[in-house]
Amino acid sequence: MMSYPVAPPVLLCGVSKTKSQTILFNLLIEHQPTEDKFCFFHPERPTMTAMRVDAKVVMLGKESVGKTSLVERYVHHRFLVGPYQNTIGAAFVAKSINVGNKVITLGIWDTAGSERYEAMSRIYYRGARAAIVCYDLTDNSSFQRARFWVKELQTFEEHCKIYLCGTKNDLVEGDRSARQVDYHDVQDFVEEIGAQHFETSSKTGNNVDALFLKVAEDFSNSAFEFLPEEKGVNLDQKKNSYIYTCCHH
Ligand SMILES: Nc1nc2c(ncn2[C@@H]2O[C@H](COP(=O)(O)OP(=O)(O)OP(=O)(O)O)[C@@H](O)[C@H]2O)c(=O)[nH]1
Repeated sequence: MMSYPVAPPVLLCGVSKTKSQTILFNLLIEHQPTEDKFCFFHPERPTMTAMRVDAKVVMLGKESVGKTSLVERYVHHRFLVGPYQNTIGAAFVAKSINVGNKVITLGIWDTAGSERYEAMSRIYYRGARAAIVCYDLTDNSSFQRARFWVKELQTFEEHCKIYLCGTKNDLVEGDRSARQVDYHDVQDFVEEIGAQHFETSSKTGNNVDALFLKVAEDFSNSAFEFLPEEKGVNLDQKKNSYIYTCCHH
């Protein structure tokens, strides 16, 4: 007998702002956001492929801090210019990464930062092994929002490892007065919550690979705490269920 902790099976479709890449996606709420071993379309393979995700990673942070740009830089090695388009709902992409002699596949959920989608973002961090909580180095209010997400995770997802990421590093490198979030305040916060801290630029690529590599390494080194079995969801009857995303090139 299946039981559903948040909602009965619902098929959602969303079009991300990076729709030219991966991300007209379909998802079954009763399965996908909580389960890290499912099958999906792999963006680096030419055809629909079933693969296993090793670690679910969720991107959180205020709107416009640069979450999608970070994923875009990491996965597709590029920085999209043009008018800003907010993410609607969430987008999923997978990326395999070599860690020593292992291959780790990260399943990355890029959530919408707008507060209007806050309830939905909560669905996406459920069962995540890692959360990359982003703030914009040039926007102090985004750091306050990052604190909000950290508190959420600490309260509701205690096994999720937190990586705090200060974005748009290129904007403060040439102009120190542009920095609105004090580095030392962040360090104090990071120590307090026991998180990792990175400053990145999706524009230049600075530190982006290092951030995701650290996530994969920590997972590979079993730095993540043992996750108890999901409560309330019996997926046994769904062993052969596939979740696909669709690619639009
Ligand atoms: N200079 C600079 N601009 C950036 C960087 N990252 C993102 N941006 C810009 O910031 C704006 C917002 O970036 P997004 O990646 O769409 O932000 P987001 O957090 O995904 O936004 P939501 O989907 O609303 O949650 C865009 O205009 C980007 O071009 C960066 O590293 N450097």
